[in-house]
Amino acid sequence: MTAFRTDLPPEATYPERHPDAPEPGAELPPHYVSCFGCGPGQPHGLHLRIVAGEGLDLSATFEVTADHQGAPGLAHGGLLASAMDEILGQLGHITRMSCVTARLETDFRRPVPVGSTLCLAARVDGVAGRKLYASGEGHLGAPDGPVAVRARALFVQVGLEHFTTHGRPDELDAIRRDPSMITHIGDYTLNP
Ligand SMILES: CCCCCCCCCC(=O)SCCNC(=O)CCNC(=O)[C@H](O)C(C)(C)COP(=O)(O)OP(=O)(O)OC[C@H]1O[C@@H](n2cnc3c(N)ncnc32)[C@H](O)[C@@H]1OP(=O)(O)O
Repeated sequence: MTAFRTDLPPEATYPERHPDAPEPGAELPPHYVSCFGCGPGQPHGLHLRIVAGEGLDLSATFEVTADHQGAPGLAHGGLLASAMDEILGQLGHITRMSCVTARLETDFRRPVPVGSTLCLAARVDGVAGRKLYASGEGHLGAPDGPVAVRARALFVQVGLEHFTTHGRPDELDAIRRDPSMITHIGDYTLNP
C-alpha cells in the first residue's frame, strides 16, 4: 500500500510545548485580522475561535450556518476542509513555527447539517526539520460526538520572505501601517 505523504517520517520528533506558547485554556489571537478562517475583520470568514490545550493540541467550535451550504441544508466539504486547515495551521502557535499548508487530506465521514456545531480538535503528530505533521477531527454537536470530518496535514515552516514575496502589496502596506493586524509567531516583523 502506498504511504500517505503526510505519514510521519522516521526522523520526526515530538517537540516540547514551546515556553512562549499560549497558556492552556487561552483563546489564540487571530494570526491575521482578515484571515478567512479566524479573522474578526473578515465578513465572509468562518470566525473560528481556537483554544490552546494542555499539550500540543487545540480545540475550536465551528457554527455551521446557511452561508456554508453545499447541498441544501448541508455544509460544503470545502468549507469543512478550510476549518480543519485553519485549526491545524494554528498549531504553529504552540510550536512557534510560522507555517503554510503543503498538503491537506480530508475524510468526510458524515453529512454536517446547517445549524449544527462542529467541535474541532487538532494536534501535532511530529516535527521533522521545517515540516510539521498534524491531524484532527470535527465532532458533531459535542467534543465526544460522532466524527464528521477527519484531516491530516503537512505544514512547512516559512520565513517572512514567503509573505513579502508572494503577498499583494496593498495588504502588505496595510500591515506596515497597522502591525496589529497580524500576530507575530516568529521573531520577524514587516517593518524594516
Ligand atoms: C501560527 C500560524 C497560523 C497560521 C494558520 C494558517 C492556517 C491556514 C494555512 C494555509 O492555508 S496556508 C495557504 C495554503 N498554502 C500555500 O499557499 C503554500 C504553497 N506552497 C508553497 O509555498 C511551497 O510549496 C512550500 C512553502 C509549502 C514549500 O516550498 P519550499 O521551497 O519552501 O520547500 P520544499 O519544496 O523544499 O519543501 C520542503 C519539504 O516539504 C516537503 N513538501 C513540500 N510540499 C509537500 C507536499 N505537498 N507533500 C509532501 N511533502 C511536501 C518537501 O518534499 C520537502 O521535504 P524534505 O525537506 O524532506 O526534502
